[in-house]
Amino acid sequence: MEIEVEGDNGGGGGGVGGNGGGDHDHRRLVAYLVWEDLTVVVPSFRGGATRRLLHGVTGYAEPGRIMAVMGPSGSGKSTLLDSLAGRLPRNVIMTGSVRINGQRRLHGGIAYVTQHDVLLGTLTVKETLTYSAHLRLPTTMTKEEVNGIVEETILEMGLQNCANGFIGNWHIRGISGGEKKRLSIALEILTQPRLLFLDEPTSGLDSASAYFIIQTLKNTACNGRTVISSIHQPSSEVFALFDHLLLLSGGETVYHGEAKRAVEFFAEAGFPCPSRRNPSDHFLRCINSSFDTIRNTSMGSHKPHSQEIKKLSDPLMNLATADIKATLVEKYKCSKYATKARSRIREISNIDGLEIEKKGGSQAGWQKQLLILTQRSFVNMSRDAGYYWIRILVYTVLSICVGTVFYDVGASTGYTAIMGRVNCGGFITGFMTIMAVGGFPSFIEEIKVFNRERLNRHYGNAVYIVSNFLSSFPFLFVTSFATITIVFFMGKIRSGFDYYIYLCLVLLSCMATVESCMMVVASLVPNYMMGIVVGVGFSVRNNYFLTI
Ligand SMILES: Nc1ncnc2c1ncn2[C@@H]1O[C@H](COP(=O)(O)OP(=O)(O)OP(=O)(O)O)[C@@H](O)[C@H]1O
Repeated sequence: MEIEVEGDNGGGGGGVGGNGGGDHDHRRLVAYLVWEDLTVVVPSFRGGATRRLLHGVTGYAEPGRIMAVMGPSGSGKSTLLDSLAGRLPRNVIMTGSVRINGQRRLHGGIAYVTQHDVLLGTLTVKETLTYSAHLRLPTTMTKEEVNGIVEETILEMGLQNCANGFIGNWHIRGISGGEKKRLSIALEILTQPRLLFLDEPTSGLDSASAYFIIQTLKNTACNGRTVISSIHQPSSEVFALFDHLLLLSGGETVYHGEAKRAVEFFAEAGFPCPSRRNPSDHFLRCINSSFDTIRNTSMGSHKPHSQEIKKLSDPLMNLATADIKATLVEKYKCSKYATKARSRIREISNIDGLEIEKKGGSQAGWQKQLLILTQRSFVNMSRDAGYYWIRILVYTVLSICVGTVFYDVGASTGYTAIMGRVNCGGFITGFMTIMAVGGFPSFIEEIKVFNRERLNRHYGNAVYIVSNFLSSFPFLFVTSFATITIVFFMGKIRSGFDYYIYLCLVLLSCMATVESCMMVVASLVPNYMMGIVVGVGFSVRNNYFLTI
């Protein structure tokens, strides 16, 4: 049975889901996320101590609500989000359980916006969204329908003024940091995931942009989606937009519950928020070990007024922040807020009929994905000066230099002429392989995008590899062809046998260069399939050598 999402709960009550109005479908599956006793450990390495990043964190997130994960830098916010989204790096060990709608395995319908924007700088905002939409939306959707969704998302994220602007890279001046951040979010809300994770979406933004982004995310949540976002020191207006708050310090839960009741918890624990202070500032001051004592920071930054002096004279307020944190952690464990969280987790576990999407992230067929990825990669490479054009120039100049070394090697019958040809062939192959390095900086940028999209399950590895091969092949073929032609022309290598060597070299050079690219993929992406592809590349290359 599916849970139908009806009516707007506006992030208010604890009911099942939000609304489905105003969007592409009126029935939407919801996502209840529960995590219990979550512990993440970095095992000891070379005799070092084992390090705990999360200590038995328990909590929940529900549809129709936006949750803030707050805490000082290094408190484990990103680690928690990674654990919940199933994206932890391999060097850590996680124990405890994470369940979405009661199931342990996370399938589709999940999106993750990372802290750093990873985008192809050569594309415009609209192109980026359009390619991504075609890669993920169902193949049955018409071009007009896809474009409609793209336009709607552009408007939703306030990107209409820069829709046709380039994102920007080392040689293209692009859109601003805030616009990039909004584009990163737009890319993930494009397919309306039921569960959206965001790692510090407002970092580096001005307060108005931060407010706009969180407001948009709140609207997203109000449409029945579950939104969890880590955030650094939100303004009081931004903080007021959050429904739930999870406060972490040193990997431990300091508070988990309704955001507006956090002030009440701190007051009950003996650390009331001074009037006219931003509550989120107060929470972080209490638990951030960078501050020695609350007293030091209060006294250092401004002259305390009479009410604050009264509070600072409280013995608790003179504690070190580590002690304040420990007090808060203990008080939270036996507080009514923790009891309420546990009983809500039990309620969620008893909800019947919750389903999750069985499919992965993308609903497009692999043929369409291959076409779109090849097209996107081709556009990216042809617009990137470093990828195609500078390399073509360097290849041409170097071919002329190499041509002078093998200038007029003579007829193919003499020993010197044959040796000249062998040397020339070996030189060209090595030269082409090493020159593939020229495209690596751009290629690595593309790999970052690939990693982001791979982790968000936009498409599979095999589709990416083939598309990359197809998009780079015309360029490789043309450059190999041009390089070898120049060298052969200058060396006057033109007999019947030479033409055979000529063709073999062109193909071999293409293969060698593509293979170099594959090796970079294999070194960056731990994936057995990549290893197989590289292995095949090697064997093909060796076979060419044997043939020659
Ligand atoms: N894979 C890992 N291996 C070793 N240590 C790690 C790993 N991931 C995170 N850490 C450490 O765990 C701590 C918490 O990191 P995390 O990125 O979760 O903090 P954060 O609260 O998101 O910080 P910030 O707000 O600065 O982004 C940090 O000290 C970090 O160095």
